[in-house]
Formats: sequence, structure tokens, C-alpha cells
Amino acid sequence: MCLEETVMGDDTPYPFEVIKESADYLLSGTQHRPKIGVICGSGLGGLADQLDERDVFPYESIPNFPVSTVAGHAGRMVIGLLSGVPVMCMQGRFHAYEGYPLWKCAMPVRVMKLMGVSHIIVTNAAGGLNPEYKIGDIMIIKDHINMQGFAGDSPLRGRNDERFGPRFPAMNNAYDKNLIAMAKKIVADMNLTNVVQEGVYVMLGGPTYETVAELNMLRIIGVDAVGMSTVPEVVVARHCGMKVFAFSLITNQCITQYDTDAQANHEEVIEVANIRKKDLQNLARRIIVNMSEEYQES
Ligand SMILES: O=P(O)(O)O[C@@H]1C[C@H](O)[C@@H](CO)O1
Ligand SMILES: Nc1nc2[nH]cnc2c(=O)[nH]1
Repeated sequence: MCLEETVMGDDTPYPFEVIKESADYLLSGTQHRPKIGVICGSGLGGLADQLDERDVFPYESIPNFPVSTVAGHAGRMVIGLLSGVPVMCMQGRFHAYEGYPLWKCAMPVRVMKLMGVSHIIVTNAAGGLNPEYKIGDIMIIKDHINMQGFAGDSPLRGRNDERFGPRFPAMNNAYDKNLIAMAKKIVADMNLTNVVQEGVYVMLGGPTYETVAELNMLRIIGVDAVGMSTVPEVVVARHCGMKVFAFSLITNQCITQYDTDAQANHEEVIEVANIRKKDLQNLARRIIVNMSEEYQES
């Protein structure tokens, strides 16, 4: 399928059988049977390179898969072991601003589900809107505001297939409280408490960064960090019953004043992600090990 055909996807989410074809392809190419999936945000894909005994699938090679078009998103599914725990890692995700409908941005989550994934970690790079946040902070996401949902769009728009989940899924407690509590203990143990926050994420469509007026409005409605992803993936993961843990790396401070020439830019986003990547990888590794203990118990 050529890039243009893939990017200009239609309005109908892929049916179960199409998702299953992608899942079966990946399962036939690896011995691993991960129950944990990770979606790596901008510049945060290094975790996938840490996997042992890894099988690597460029997105172009996976039937029905979209392709990544953004710097800092390698565009590969990597399946392997992290500290002995089977994991599948998306090294690069899909964004609405690339031309993908929301359902296609989140389609890999359904592929993970059909492969047996029950727990998902979703990460992103985001602008810090809470004035107490510093560049390089890690924000555990406790909730989101689904702006696209307000406007009538959703990755679940269209006919519902009960094999994935119910027509009307609840979204309170989307971010698993036990996983958040577990992560906070790990953060304390790693002496990272002073750089870890807990807050509310909003996804805007991008690719523009925000105006001052937009940011001031978002702050009033309770937003702590602003990004261009994550929400569709979380909605689809919760729809199909996965447990979700998510965090943002604060790569820039949102500009909420008119008297500055500073501007948000993607180079800074990638640079900050690079500086913080070791801490983030260690944190993710420890969360994954603890998660695996949880699903073994449940
Ligand atoms: O994929 P994520 O959400 O981490 O990437 C963020 C949002 C845009 O894609 C990009 C803007 O710099 O970073
Ligand atoms: N929308 C948005 N996305 C980001 N990703 C990284 N930083 C930002 C930001 O300031 N705004």
C-alpha cells in the first residue's frame, strides 16, 4: 500500500478480522507472548532498544498498519524481554495531524489486545502548562480532557463491535489507581519525587503549538500538560478492558505571556527527551516488572 493510500484512510474503523490479521502476523513472527504493551512518545523510543531477544517489525511490514512520518518516531514494533518480562513496544506512534483518523491512530492498541496484552503504558512528550512544572519533569497522567470528543470525534466513532468492548465505555478511572500508586512508590525509591508530578493531560490536534489565549483557556479548565496524542489510545485501551498507565515528559514550558519571543519547537522536544531518557527507561523498566507481578497475581 503506498503512503498516500495509507495516510488518507477512510471513515470506517478496521473490522475485527483486519485487526486480527495484523495480530496473527506479529504472533507468527515471535515466540514472545507479551501481556504488557508500551507506546513510546516523541524521542522516548529508546526503551525498545533495551529489549533482549527482540524481534523487530518495521510498520511497513505489518499488514494493515499505518506508517510513522514524524521525527523521533522510528516506526517499528519491537517485541522482546525487559528484565525477563515479555513486552511489545511501539517505537513511534500515529498522530491525527499526520492525516490519520483517530481510530487509525489507536488501531495498534486493538492489535495488542488481540495478541493478549492486558496492561498498557502510554508515554508522550508534552508542554508543561501548570506553572509549577519544570522542563524535564515527568507527569503521571491521572486524567485527561478529550477535546476531540467535545467536538464529536472519537476513535470509537462508528459501529461498535462488542468483541472489542461495549458501546458506551466509562472513562472515569481510565488511569489505573493501583498502577499510579505503584509507580509513585518506585519514583520515591528512585529518588525522583522532586521531578515527578501528577496531573491532567489534554490532546489537541496539532501540528501547531498553542496560542497564548488557547493555553490560558486550557489552564482555566484544569489542564496541566498539553500534547498531541495519547487520548485516542487510552480511550481504545479502556474500551477493550486494558489497564492503563501513562506519563508525559514535560519537554517545554507552555508560553502563557505575550511579552516573549520564545517559541515551542520540536527540536527542543527531542533534545529534552534525549536528556531524560535514562531516567525514563529505568522508571518504565521497574513499572513493567511490577506490572508483571500484578498480572501474575490476578
Ligand atoms: O508522540 P508525542 O505525543 O510524544 O509527540 C509530541 C506531540 C507532537 O507529536 C510532538 C510535538 O513536538 O511531540
Ligand atoms: N500541543 C503540544 N504538544 C506538545 N508536545 C510537546 N510539547 C508540546 C506543546 O507545548 N504543545
